[in-house]
Amino acid sequence: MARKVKVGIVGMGQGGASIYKTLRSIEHIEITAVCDCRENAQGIKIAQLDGISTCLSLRDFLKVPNLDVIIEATGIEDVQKQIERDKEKSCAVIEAQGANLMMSLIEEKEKLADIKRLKGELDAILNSVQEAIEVAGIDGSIKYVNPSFSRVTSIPASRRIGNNIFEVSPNGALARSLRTHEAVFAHRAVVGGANVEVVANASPIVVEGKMEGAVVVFQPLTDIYKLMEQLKASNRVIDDLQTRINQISTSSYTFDDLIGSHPEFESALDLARKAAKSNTTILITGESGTGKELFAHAIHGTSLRLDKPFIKVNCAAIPETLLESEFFGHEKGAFTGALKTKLGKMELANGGTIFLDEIGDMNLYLQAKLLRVIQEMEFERVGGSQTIKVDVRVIAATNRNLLEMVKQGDFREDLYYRLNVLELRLPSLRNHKDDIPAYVHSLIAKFNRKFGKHVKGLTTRAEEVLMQYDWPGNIRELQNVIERAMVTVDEEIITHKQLLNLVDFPLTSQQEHTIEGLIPIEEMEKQLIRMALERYGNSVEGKKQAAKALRISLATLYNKLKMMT
Ligand SMILES: Nc1ncnc2c1ncn2[C@@H]1O[C@H](COP(=O)(O)OP(=O)(O)OP(=O)(O)O)[C@@H](O)[C@H]1O
Repeated sequence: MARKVKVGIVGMGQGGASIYKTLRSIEHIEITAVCDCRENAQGIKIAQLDGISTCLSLRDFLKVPNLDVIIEATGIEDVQKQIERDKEKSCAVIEAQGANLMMSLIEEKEKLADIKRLKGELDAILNSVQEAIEVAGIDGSIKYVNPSFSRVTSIPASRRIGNNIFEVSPNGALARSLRTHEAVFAHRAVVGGANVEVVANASPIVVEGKMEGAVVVFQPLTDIYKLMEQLKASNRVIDDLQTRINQISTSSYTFDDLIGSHPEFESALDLARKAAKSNTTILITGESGTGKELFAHAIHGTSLRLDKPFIKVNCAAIPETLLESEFFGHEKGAFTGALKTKLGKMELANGGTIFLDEIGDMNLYLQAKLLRVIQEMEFERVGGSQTIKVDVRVIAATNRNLLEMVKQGDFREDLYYRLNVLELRLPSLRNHKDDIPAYVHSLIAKFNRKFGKHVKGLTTRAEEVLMQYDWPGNIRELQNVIERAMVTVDEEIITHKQLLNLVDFPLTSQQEHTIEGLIPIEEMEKQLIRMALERYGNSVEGKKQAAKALRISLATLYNKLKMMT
């Protein structure tokens, strides 16, 4: 590294201070010492803050060894003389005027360095942008084109720069901007030897309020079209994926979620477990609410298709006119309202399982189509001609008697046998009431979590009530009753009274007992009390009337009611 030039300054008033500030930032200059007889001179303070040695007497200053240059900024003749007399021989003296000239030269040099830096940055930007750029002076002389200009127009920079824009492109955006002194937007033109169609924007270049020239930026329309096409294609893919995501659900149930120990239930469970790993088509039958859908989920969730879609189609819920398109999808424009191509459930289920709920409600036309899909695993979208191949496992469910429907001609026999490769018959809850306590236990745990409650169980009487009921809505109905009881319960135990408010239990149990012909007297008494309260109401007045009708005192009625809870 070159040796630094050691400089000292005498006179640290305004002039000396400004020289000091300029010199201290120059790399190869070292300010060794400064001098002023006034301690509070502006420059002395600054130098002190910078840690530079400061002298209050000229004599001390002139003792500082090895100074290369002394800048004399006092302008006082005596001072100049003393410096000349006592300085080291090798040390040069520059007077304030000379120093100021030097300062302005240094400042200009720095500005030049800044401009060079800026130009370097600008060049890097202009060279890397994809858009073509051309600059012309106010007289039209072309001063600059970037590399993209030559790429787009096939005109090399050397053949363009120096020409006049008013001659080579008199009607272009750049010439127009120069003529009008205004910006030009979205100007379409054909440029260069390549005859490329471009879209251009041009603006005046204004320096300190004066127009010096103009710049045009353009890019080929093909690039824009290409980008638009790519955007459209990407949007189509996104739409398609969105539709799939909206329609696909995977299954997270397994057989562990199924409760029940009745032999009929267990044999259905056993069969389902065995069938899960194969691809066999399964027909699940049973009354509404017996768990057909839960079984289908568990079969899928235990099968090798576990990670693939589980698609449910409720054949009873879709209008007949839409069933075909729901199943097989449709091409854009296949019918009025078919604005986009839509994938059908069969295609969405590809690789996974389709669960055809309420299959007994499918019309005969669609039954024929479904048969073909199950047999050949291929179909066409509505309005389409391309054959689509899929690999889908079919699980169907119904609460109707399909065999009876076959006899009546309402269900295709061939489809029935095709679906009924394996039948899982789910028992009605009234036929496996022994499982009720287990269901209730699991439901209470589930709803405790859901409602943040701490219910521990049911009274024996409440459990009896549940066991006596017929459960036409099966497990779903039981679930609803327990949920509603849990919403209203304040205690830790659900009482039979709460349940009686939710379902018409007494009447049902009464019917059951009447059919059997026997009923304990105690039970009969309770039922009579309930009937009386139902008729007259639970208020004090109602109880008075009930007691009167039952020919017992109000106190006896209260006693009996206490025993009943
Ligand atoms: N074995 C079971 N163990 C635990 N919960 C069950 C069981 N079976 C059914 N459920 C619950 O009962 C409710 C009804 O079940 P699901 O919807 O599967 O019945 P479904 O037979 O398909 O009814 P539908 O014929 O009306 O469609 C569900 O909330 C389900 O979780």
